[in-house]
Amino acid sequence: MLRNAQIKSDIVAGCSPKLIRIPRAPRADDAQVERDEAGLTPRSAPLHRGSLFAKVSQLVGFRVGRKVIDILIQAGQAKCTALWIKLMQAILHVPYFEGLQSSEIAPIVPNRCPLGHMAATESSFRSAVDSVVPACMFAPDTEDLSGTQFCESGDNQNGDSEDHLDLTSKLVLVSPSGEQYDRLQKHLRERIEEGCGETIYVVGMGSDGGDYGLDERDMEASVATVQSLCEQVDADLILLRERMETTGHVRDYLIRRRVGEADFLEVRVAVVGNVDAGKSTLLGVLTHGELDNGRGLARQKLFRHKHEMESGRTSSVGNDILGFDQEGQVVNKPDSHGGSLDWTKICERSSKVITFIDLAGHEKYLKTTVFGMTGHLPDFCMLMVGSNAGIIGMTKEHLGLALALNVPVFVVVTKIDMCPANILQETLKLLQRLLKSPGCRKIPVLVQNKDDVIVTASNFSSERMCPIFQISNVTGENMDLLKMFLNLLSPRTTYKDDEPPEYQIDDTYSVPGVGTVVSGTTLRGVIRLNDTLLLGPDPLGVFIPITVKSIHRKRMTVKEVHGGQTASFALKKIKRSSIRKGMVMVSPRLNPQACWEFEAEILVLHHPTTISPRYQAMVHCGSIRQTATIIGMNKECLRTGDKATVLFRFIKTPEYLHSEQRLVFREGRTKAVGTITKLLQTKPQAKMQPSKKLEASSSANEENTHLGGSPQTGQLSGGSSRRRGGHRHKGKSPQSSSGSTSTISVAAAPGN
Ligand SMILES: Nc1nc2c(ncn2[C@@H]2O[C@H](COP(=O)(O)OP(=O)(O)OP(=O)(O)O)[C@@H](O)[C@H]2O)c(=O)[nH]1
Repeated sequence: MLRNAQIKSDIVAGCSPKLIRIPRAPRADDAQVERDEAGLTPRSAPLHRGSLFAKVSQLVGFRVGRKVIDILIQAGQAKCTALWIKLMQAILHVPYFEGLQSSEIAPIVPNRCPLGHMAATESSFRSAVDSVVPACMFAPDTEDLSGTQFCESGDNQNGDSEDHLDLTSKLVLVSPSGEQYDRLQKHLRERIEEGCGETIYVVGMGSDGGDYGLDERDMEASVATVQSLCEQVDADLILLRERMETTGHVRDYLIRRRVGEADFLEVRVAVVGNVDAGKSTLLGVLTHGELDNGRGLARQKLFRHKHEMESGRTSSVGNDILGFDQEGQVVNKPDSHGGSLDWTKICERSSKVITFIDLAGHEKYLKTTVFGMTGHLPDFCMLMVGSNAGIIGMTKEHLGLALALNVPVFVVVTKIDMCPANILQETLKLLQRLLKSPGCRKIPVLVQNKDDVIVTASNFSSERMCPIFQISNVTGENMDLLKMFLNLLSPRTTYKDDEPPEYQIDDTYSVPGVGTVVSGTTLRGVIRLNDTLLLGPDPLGVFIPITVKSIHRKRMTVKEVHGGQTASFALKKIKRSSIRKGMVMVSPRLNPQACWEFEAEILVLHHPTTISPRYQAMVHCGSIRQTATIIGMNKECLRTGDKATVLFRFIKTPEYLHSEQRLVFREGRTKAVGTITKLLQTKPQAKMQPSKKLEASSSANEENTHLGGSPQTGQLSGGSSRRRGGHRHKGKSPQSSSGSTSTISVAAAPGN
């Protein structure tokens, strides 16, 4: 029982399948299972459901449900590999199966059985293609989830000692032995750790698909055991749902670690979507607890600028918070007079706080929206679509951005109160098509009830699944499902406190009576009051020591902040004008270096013509937002869809970067995404000959024989020219005035 509970917990915690630790020894009746389903005696080594489940889940990257396995077995029984592949593509939308050889697929396709199943398979196939995949397809409820393929090798070494402790029975929680109890406690602690403070636990289910359901007495006893385990690990037990199966009760519990009054779990959700999709309205409704009137009432409380009030358009990056208490109830209670929220009170009462990063929908604010997505490090992205307007304007652009940054997306379709049923269906159909398209490779799942919420929240961090909610901000329809889903979201990253601290700045303020204040996100480590960190880099690449005078977390005074948490610091003896967004504050132990040039692997998502060396565009990387020039690449030129290794150089100031950081490179409709692979130059170069640059660039990448620009043009770097769609415009080089890289503009001259 623990095993299944644990596997479910894994799903919720967003653990990869290989993290599942308890191997189940193959049982004698495994072959029987296969024989029963097929109606035939297996000739070769049988492939049982658990094994198929394991292999399919491993291939698609998340845990599939019983119904998927049933359909696949039927297809396999029909000896039809082609159909089986089609099913994988249609139901699970796994385009990369196209690239697999049948020999690679063969081992996971059951290889025998009656053709009589074909009809059922085809009908299942057709229905799966035609509709949005229902959430129950992914419910691994009564499936035998055991698959030794998922076990880490290290854990197998411990397997022997654990094997004699049978934790797989649904009855293990009824009256565990002392040793079993200790092991259960250890596993629970691990699950909570992996889930960043919470996990979902299923009571009444063993690891065997047929072994589930408890009578009332056993359920009571099991819950008492879980309750006592929770006390040991200082966590609360919250009932999510109870199912009455023919064999008895099964319950899903949320186990959430208790936090101190000044502490809470923080999850950041970026809110994107086309203008008028209802983003600000939904946030107003969620955070202020009052429904909208359809004419912009709810959003009024969120606007930050006068022009936003007047135009009804969000233009800046806004932060709104929604607090959940230990039981999952919303704690936001707006002030009855001004309607404003007291963030300190919300945080004090909350065990989880969702920070919404409200982004602008209008195209003219796209730069700010991209900055919000990269600089505010969202855990998840909420894509809003107006049901009546459908997928228009910036919807695809925003979805593409989330995909490029690997942020899991869920969709909220709004305005269902005013949308005719046929238009709503049309919007859902198009949405489904978009999400399943090869560019997205998502699995759209309609969320219609609480069971769907639990299933989708449990599988959400796999990044493949995309839950779709349909709500009304005016009638409040389905708002409870969305709130429940938000309450079940856990941060995607775990942080270690013993790392040297790093903090990235995304905004600066001058507060009367306090002085200079910076806001941003702690990337790792712990930052404490009065700590001295290095702030930089300045335009010369220098970092200066700075002391943290006070710390605010969600407007609440705190003594320290940890990795993954956003915070504001008041800084001593520094002017606001000498700090810019994109700077960092890091531990002196890191000996930080500023970087002018870096190499990245990029993919061009869109460009109207060709990109060649000396092309300039805005690089977004974390909270860095600066124009960079392409000074070399391993191809002559780049077109839409091309991948390349590209050498970039910032045009204004050096930045603090890391290898493996994701970046977005864009200008107008041109868009490229990529990952930094190498930091090349830590100091500005005084004088640099073009030939030397070529050498430096070439040596930076062994595979890259052509880095540094095309020989025909002789262009090695460019600071003064700008190419848009193949046209070059002359402009003033910021570097030529600084003098530090004056040769760059000289180097560009031969091409003109
Ligand atoms: N009937 C109805 N109207 C809604 C609903 N949600 C939003 N609206 C209305 O739609 C209009 C636009 O909503 P906003 O919240 O400003 O849209 P937005 O996506 O934030 O727009 P930008 O901030 O410009 O990106 C407002 O007049 C809202 O009252 C809904 O569910 N039903």
